[in-house]
Amino acid sequence: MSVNPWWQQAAAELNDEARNLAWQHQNQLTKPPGALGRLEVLATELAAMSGQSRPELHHPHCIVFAADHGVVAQGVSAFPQAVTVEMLKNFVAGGAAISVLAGQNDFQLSVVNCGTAQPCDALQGVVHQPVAAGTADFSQQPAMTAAQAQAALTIGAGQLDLLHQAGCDLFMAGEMGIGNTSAASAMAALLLDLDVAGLTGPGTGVQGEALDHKTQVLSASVTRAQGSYNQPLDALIEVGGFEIGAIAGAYIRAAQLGIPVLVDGFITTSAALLAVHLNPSVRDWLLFSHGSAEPGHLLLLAALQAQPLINLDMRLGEGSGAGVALSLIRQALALHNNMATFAQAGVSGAED
Ligand SMILES: O=C(O)c1ccc[n+]([C@@H]2O[C@H](COP(=O)([O-])O)[C@@H](O)[C@H]2O)c1
Ligand SMILES: Cc1cc2nc[nH]c2cc1C
Repeated sequence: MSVNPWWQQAAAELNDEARNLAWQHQNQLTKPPGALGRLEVLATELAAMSGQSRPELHHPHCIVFAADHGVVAQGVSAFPQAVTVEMLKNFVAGGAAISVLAGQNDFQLSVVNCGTAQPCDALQGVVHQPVAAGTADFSQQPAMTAAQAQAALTIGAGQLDLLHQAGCDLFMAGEMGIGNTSAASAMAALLLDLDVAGLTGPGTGVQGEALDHKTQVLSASVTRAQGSYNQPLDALIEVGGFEIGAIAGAYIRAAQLGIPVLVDGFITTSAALLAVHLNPSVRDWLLFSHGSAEPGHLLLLAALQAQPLINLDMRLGEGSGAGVALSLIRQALALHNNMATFAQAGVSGAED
């Protein structure tokens, strides 16, 4: 008898009774029903996830997963690989966008190194769980072995087990990895059986001939990988990244533990796509924060039937779009929990 791997075990069930009670409550609040639009939907979705008709948010947490990518040897990024580790220092020093947002929007931030080319084990404040010193150049060979792919998924799941023990009630993943838009585009092309050209964009700022070159490298890489593609995990093995695998594992375990997930931008959505292809029940637990300026994001969101909360033309990563959108979730819950009902305020309801 074959036992399913942990990542295929079902996600927690949503609570329909809490969702129904939340809708009933919304319809008693002093506004025409539906007038708060998607803020109402958000509050009721969080009711279904938390099992509370009046959901509250106390411990949101963002983990930035970082790793390096061998495919940068092909000249597919506008920035040098050294930036990955340099930004790890910036995250813990407080100077990165996500560090500022964590302070401003009141969420916990931690940083996990899943494998960089330059060792940085001495860097305080970073959790070091390297799978290897970056992936192999996937234009030439698989990015990682099957064992490395499973290790990456397990790193993310292990982090979510820790967050669960600490009482986390909303999980956001961020990522940092020079070259990771290439991995995200190629993975999505394999998972969705789409032409990678339509999923390829500037990333950190690749333009003109350099963007044509990036597209050619990715087209050849996807063609190489298609020969070995049999199941979703092969997308991670063939053209993925360690941080992307860790994020997919984190999303899966969050769903299994019943922790709502707020997905960030292009790369994290490619991890969400992998997670949902590995385990479709994960989809129930995913909320989508923003539409990235990376053009392929639209296709990924469409494949996941996802409508992001905001569109600010951001394309930073790090979890920054989720960190900004978190304030909308807080406002949706504040309205849901604190508005007066028609009866309380003595306001007349709709005419029959
Ligand atoms: O999240 C996004 O939507 C996003 C879009 C474009 C770029 N990024 C960030 O930029 C880096 C990858 O870009 P690149 O050009 O090196 O592949 C990586 O560190 C990501 O966090 C992130
Ligand atoms: C400076 C810099 C910061 C980033 N944060 C996420 N990806 C990034 C890429 C660069 C280049």
